[in-house]
Amino acid sequence: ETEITWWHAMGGALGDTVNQIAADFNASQGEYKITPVFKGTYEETLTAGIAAFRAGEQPNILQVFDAGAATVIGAKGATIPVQDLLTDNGLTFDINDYISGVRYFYADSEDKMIGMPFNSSSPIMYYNVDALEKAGVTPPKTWEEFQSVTAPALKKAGYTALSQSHLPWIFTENFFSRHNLPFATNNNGYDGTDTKILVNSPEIKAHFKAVTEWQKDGYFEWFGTGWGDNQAPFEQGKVAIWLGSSGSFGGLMKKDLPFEFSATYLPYWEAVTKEPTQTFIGGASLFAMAGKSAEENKATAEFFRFLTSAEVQYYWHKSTGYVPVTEAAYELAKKDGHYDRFPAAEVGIKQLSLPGGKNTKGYRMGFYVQIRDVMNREYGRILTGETDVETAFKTIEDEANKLLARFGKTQS
Ligand SMILES: O=P(O)(O)OC[C@H](O)CO
Repeated sequence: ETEITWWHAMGGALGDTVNQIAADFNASQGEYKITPVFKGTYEETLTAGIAAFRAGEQPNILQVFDAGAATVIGAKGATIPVQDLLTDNGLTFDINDYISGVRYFYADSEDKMIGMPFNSSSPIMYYNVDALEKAGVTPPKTWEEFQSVTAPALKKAGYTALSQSHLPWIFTENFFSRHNLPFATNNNGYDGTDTKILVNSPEIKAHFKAVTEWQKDGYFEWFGTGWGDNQAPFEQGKVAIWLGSSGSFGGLMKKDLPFEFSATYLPYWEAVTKEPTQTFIGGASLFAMAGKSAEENKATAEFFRFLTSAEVQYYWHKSTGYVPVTEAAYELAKKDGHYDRFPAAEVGIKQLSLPGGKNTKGYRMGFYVQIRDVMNREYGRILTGETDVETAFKTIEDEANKLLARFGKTQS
């Protein structure tokens, strides 16, 4: 029996599902055994994986989130492209089996898939159905509608209208994709490493200025950088609309909330576009680490085959809310009536399948995890009144471009 390890960042109910999938793989055959190990947050898992690689103690599989993709893809010799791993081990691979929204996010500039899409998500708008009914409003399609109709009505009905769980992911990266705006030079970073971030744009600054107005008007509350800090007030029924991950759907269902909830697409600014586009995929993918024996690589390939089978993908999607990453799994979910039973479960994948544009394929920026840290710091300062939107975005632009230039040097 060949043993392999899988380091991941899936805590709580998500971790239980990961363990179940590993147990099912182990029970399905007698040649390979996989052991999943929870390593903490996405950031902690990536840091642990890089440190382990340097020490020659890397796991066979490392889960890396969207923000870390460029760093790990750019770390030469650290990973085996998943496409090579599968074909070298006699397994078929066709990039067109994957839904279009996930196809290229973890691919290199030649469209070769490097990371195996696993838990792909999208930020969506969850809402308290009872609260909206009480306020006499429907879920807002645009931010204009939110600020002029939805939020005042919800406030009058006794609610804080809005919270969200990840300012860099939801109000930054996906702000750019939802409005088809360029996020970085070099085709969002895919076509070169001398990339500059385009975050200091009038559209996003107008958005953050509006957010600070909503905060003043009591329409929006920011409970800190922590994911759960912003989700909890929604679960408690204090906040009526929460922007979070489609991957939180399964967890919310299991919580048996004291109100009915549903979900729909992220709003957009009509002043910016009349044709809103798809969002970027979020979540993470699995990288096969280099430096392992041929037997272990074979085991990793076999596990990837198992994991991306329509049945396992559907089980994962159904239990968690992460989107099915293959067309076959999506079809299976439809055929099984999953979306007739839970229409909100389809929002993530539908939003990823909306018409795309030149800027919606993804973004590729090295040291982006550190760039997010800069954003989180500056956004926190905006929302606590320590700085203003103009100054904060200039600072983010300057610091991000320094990080990008430093990463560029590691690539030449
Ligand atoms: O909460 P997740 O797993 O959907 O991930 C959200 C973001 O993409 C993380 O960078």
